[in-house]
Amino acid sequence: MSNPQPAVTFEEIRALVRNLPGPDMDAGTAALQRERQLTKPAGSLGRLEEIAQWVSTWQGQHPPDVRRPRVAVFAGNHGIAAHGVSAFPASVTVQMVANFQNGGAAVNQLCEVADADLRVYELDLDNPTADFTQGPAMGEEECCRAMAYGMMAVEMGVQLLALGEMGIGNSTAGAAICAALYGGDARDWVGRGTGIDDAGLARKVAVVEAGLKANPQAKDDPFEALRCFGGYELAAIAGAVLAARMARVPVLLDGYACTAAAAVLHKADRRALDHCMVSHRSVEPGHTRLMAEIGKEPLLDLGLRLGEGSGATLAINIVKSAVACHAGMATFAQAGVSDREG
Ligand SMILES: Cc1cc2ncn([C@H]3O[C@H](COP(=O)(O)O)[C@@H](O)[C@H]3O)c2cc1C
Ligand SMILES: O=C(O)c1cccnc1
Repeated sequence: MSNPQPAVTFEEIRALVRNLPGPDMDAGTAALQRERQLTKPAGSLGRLEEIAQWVSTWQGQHPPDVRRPRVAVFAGNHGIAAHGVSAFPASVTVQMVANFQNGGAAVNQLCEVADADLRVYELDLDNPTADFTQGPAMGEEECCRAMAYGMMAVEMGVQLLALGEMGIGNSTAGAAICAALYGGDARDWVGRGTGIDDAGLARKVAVVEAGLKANPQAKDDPFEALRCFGGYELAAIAGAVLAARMARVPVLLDGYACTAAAAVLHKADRRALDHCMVSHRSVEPGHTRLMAEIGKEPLLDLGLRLGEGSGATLAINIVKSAVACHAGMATFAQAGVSDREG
């Protein structure tokens, strides 16, 4: 029997990336014009003003509306976890999924505060990706399927999407993706993740170096980097970011692993993450390096190094606050407040 064609191929994903919708400049301009009339000195709400315009531009509507935010956490297991690259065993991935379902994780509490709808997506947790020190973590079809599964998080009615991941070993996978996309030493991209000791850190560096050696094609093509090093959950995140763009849903990226997954799209097309903000600066040193590569400044810098969508969920409160000021404030004319010219 001949080899069947994959159901979805990288060529099809590339075509989506080539045809991404651009910004809605009319909606963005309407937001800018309103912002100028609100009862405050111009620019005094700082990045909140930028956020309100960004939401309008990428939702393609004015006024912006973020009453229905979704938090999507994707969970997957990594073959490289067997090398002892995490301070925790791989069994924690499925245990934490149960914890999310029972409301016991940090992200559950943060979703309550942000009034966000939390969905947890499991990606074949019983079957980890292949060990990338021996060859690609995934086949093209597996990678595309995981991306397609991630796209399903963008259901009708979702107005803002916050992304997160759960997968023991994925600070190593994220580092390998970054090293493939941007070069540099493995050491530049590897951090302590869940809190690994010095010997563990050296193992992480060695695993990333071995991965780069075993997968030379990963440097030539961003989707190959995702396929060779990504976990299923990282491929799903890349798919969700793409689907959100097509559905006009602005996106909040979480920490290092999540941003690394999204960076695959940025490497494919520099405009591909214009509808995304990085919610916070992770303690992982590679995250700051990565944000410089994709040209983004984080919204928050709280010393978080958790993943699971915690930083992205926190940032929902900032986006809601920006939109509330933008939509609810009186104009100078309405309030009878004198503007600059008196
Ligand atoms: C209890 C627990 C809860 C978590 N929630 C997110 N992560 C985070 O830690 C993992 C990445 O770190 P590393 O690469 O060192 O394994 C990911 O699952 C990430 O989301 C957690 C990790 C643990 C242990
Ligand atoms: O920034 C992250 O994504 C991160 C950091 C530590 C552990 N897990 C995830």
